[in-house]
This record gives sequence, C-alpha cells and structure tokens, in this order.
Amino acid sequence: MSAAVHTHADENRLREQVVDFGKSLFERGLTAGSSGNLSVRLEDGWLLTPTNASLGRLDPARLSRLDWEGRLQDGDPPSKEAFLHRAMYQQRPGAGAIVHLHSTHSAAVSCMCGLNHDDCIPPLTPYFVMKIGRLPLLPYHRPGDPALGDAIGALAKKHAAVLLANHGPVVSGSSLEAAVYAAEELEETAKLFLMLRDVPVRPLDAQQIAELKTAFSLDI
Ligand SMILES: O=C(CO)COP(=O)(O)O
Ligand SMILES: [Zn+2]
Repeated sequence: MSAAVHTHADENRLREQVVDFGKSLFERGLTAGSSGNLSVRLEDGWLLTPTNASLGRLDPARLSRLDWEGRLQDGDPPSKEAFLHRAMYQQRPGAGAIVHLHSTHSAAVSCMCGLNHDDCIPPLTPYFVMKIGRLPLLPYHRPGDPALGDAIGALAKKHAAVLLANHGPVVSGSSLEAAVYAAEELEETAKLFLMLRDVPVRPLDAQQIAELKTAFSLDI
C-alpha cells in the first residue's frame, strides 16, 4: 500500500480530524443516527469509525485501528462496512480517506428508477465534475454484505466515488478534508438534480468537461 509516512503525532492529528469532521457532518444533517462511517489511511494500516457509533459523538481514542488484512489492532469493533473501505483503498493507492454517508439527497437519487448505472448524476456544475467526476451506481447489497467489497473494488479502480443503490454515497479523497468536501459537493448536486427533474437542463458539454480536465489536471 502506498501512503504518506505517519508518525504518532500525525496519527493523533488524524484521529482528531475524524472526530471533528464527523461532528460537523452530523450536525449539518449529512448523516443521521448511527449511520455513515469515516476512515483514514495510516502508514501501516488505517483508522475507521466503530460500528453503531454516531458520527456526532466519536471518541478519538476508541476509533478502530485495522491492518491491511482487515484485522482489528485496537479500539472498538469496526464499522460493518470495513471491507468496503478496504477494497477502495486497495484499488486507489492515492486515497488518503473515505467517507460513507446516508446524506438525504444522494440517498434519494440512489432509490430512483431509470438511472444511468455508469453515470447516475449528470455533469450539472463544474464543481461536481471536479470533485466527483462520473458517478457509477452499485446495485443493491445489504449493509455489511461482504460481496460489496468485490463489487466496489471493480468500480473504484476508475472512480473516486460510488453511489450504493437504495443506500448512499462512498467517496474517497487524497485527505479526509478532500473526501468530505467531495461528499458535500455530491450531496449538493444530488439536490440540484432532484430540484431540476421536471425542468429542461443543459449539463456541461464534452468540451466544457475537457477544459476542466486540462485546467485542473483531473483524472476522471
Ligand atoms: O452506514 C452504515 C452501514 O452502511 C453504518 O454502519 P456502521 O455503524 O457499522 O458503521
Ligand atoms: Zn450506510
């Protein structure tokens, strides 16, 4: 696994970041109850939020620390989506963090009929293109189904973010901040997509997307 080198101090800083971003996401209603999970890459493993924990009230000392085989090293029992996060890290060596939410508008889109499974939200805005790119839909699996690992692995090679059908988004980023910002952008674009359902829309065209790719060196 490629990764930036993390010292003990770095790990403590990352633990605090997970708690701070978790609280911020929860308080703004981007995931409710004990839904959602956050993870960050360490040099020799990764941190993940514990199962059944509210993102609004995480304890930095009790985050689950896992190795790359998925074995718990210390902390509380990990999220049931641990293998999903692990599969995404394995396919995306540049991913430093992963955010999974049940954010309302993204979850609403994930329940719609007639989505293009390769590209379920059109390129409505430049920030959606820049932060998410093309968003594939992963067919329904129950939360915690180990088959989700293989299924997401196949898509994560080419996509930084995936929408789980009838569930919610999984978004990776180079850092936790980047992954959270991308998940927020996805939620805002899902909201626009729903608002504009009965209105003729003009998404960005191929040339406008190509311009963004060049200007921002996007790998999408
Ligand atoms: O969002 C969730 C399942 O998809 C929450 O599960 P965990 O509480 O096990 O992290
Ligand atoms: Zn979930």
